[in-house]
Amino acid sequence: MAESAPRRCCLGWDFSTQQALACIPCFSCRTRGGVHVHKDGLTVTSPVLMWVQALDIILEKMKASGFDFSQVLALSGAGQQHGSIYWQAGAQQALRSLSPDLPLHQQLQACFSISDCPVWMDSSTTAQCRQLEAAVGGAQALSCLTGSRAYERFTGNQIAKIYQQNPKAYSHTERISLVSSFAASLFLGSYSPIDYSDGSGMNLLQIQDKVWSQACLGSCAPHLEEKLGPPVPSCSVVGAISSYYVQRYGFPPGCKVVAFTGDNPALPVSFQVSLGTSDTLFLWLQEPMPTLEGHIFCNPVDPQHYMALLCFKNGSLMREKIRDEFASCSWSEFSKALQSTEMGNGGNLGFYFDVMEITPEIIGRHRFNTENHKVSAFPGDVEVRALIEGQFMAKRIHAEGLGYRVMSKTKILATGGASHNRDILQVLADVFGAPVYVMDTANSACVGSAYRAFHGLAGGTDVPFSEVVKLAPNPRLAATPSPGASQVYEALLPQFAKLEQRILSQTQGPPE
Ligand SMILES: O=C(CO)[C@@H](O)[C@H](O)CF
Repeated sequence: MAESAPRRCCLGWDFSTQQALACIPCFSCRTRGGVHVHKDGLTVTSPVLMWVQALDIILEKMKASGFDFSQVLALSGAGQQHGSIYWQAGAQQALRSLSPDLPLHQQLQACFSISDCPVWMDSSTTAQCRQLEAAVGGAQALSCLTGSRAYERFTGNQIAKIYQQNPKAYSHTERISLVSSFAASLFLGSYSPIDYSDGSGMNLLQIQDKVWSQACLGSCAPHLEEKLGPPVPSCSVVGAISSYYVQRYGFPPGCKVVAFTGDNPALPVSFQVSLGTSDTLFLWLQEPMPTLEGHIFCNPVDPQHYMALLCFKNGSLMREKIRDEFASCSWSEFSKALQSTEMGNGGNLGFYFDVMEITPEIIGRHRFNTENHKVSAFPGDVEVRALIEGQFMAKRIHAEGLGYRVMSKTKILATGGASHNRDILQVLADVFGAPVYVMDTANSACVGSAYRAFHGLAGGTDVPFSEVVKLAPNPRLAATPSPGASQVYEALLPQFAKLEQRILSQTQGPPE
């Protein structure tokens, strides 16, 4: 009988906050949700060795489970966007000479000039943002150049802060990686380049020409281009896996590493709502429309196209807080509250931002009754629905502000932890008036990265990504709009938008 052909596969990795914590609970006691929120309430960092140790643990668990690493043809991955890693002078030599007898974290401990690295939740670089915008001619000019106005979490501004406040560490840094290219470097055993798509989240890359902007680099820090290295297309094969993994785990020597990218671009579909620590809306665009809100990134699988992203910082952590305060710390009670309240919540609208929100820049909890009067509280079930309806109405209003329109063919792919909750997805379908699909894994960044590894292996830009994923399992329909939903929310959305503007004007002062 003919022997069956050996199984072959591609691996996808996700270096996000939540995933890393899942692997190394010991960091959950040393950090809060995988991050350190500093005393200023604005600076937020993560220990770089947390990610290194997480990789050690995952690989050891896979080895112990009997996973056959020899079947892996290629791998790629995703990292939380904007975070930055600072490799100490000489670190590349350590990467190139890893001993297969030891775990990574024991060999890389002295390789970082900054041990606690800035991550996407940081909002401490407002001064650096203003300096950068002034250097290139203003916020809109920066948005047209790099796809975004200056944002505190964007890497260029974080690098500028480190150069200004810790010049010694900056001068001892031979390479600066994003979380995505840092993760790829671990597999390569040398520095991996930054890809165009995740590089679009730095306020440093010209998204049309796909080269570093000299004006932006010069404004942030000296000798920055040599520390970043040249950016590459996101579907590039950046090299073969390091011999460390061949000898320690049995990966084949020819296993290819395809450039890692940001967690949001990792799964490039036409309309994705990621309900994670932060909530993000990710839209496929053929023409960039840089504005003062949201972000335009280079498309990770089609170099002619782009992706628009809206990030909402008060995501799952906010939902967990409301669950704890109004649903007895229970998701089933949370769901019952949604089931027991009507679409439109009787006209009660809420805005819930326990940390400074990105879209738009508001902080605090703001509630309004059906007469648009501020109230201090709602009944528990009404609070739950007000949170979820508010989060999704905000997403629709700001997506339409970027020019996106919900069409009859619109299909929403929901990913992230909260995509497991069917009642939350029902509200999403009702507010957008479109069907919501889910993938049978909440680890969409991993799945997307595995498909991107296939894409890179198959020839990258010469092969349409749609060709690579056409045999992929279709997402599963999870919710369709309730009868009458469009009438309810078409009436509520303008009111919600007006109230959001009212809060903004009260907190930011009247528009100039
Ligand atoms: O800041 C963000 C996008 O701009 C977040 O979605 C991070 O990528 C989450 F890790």
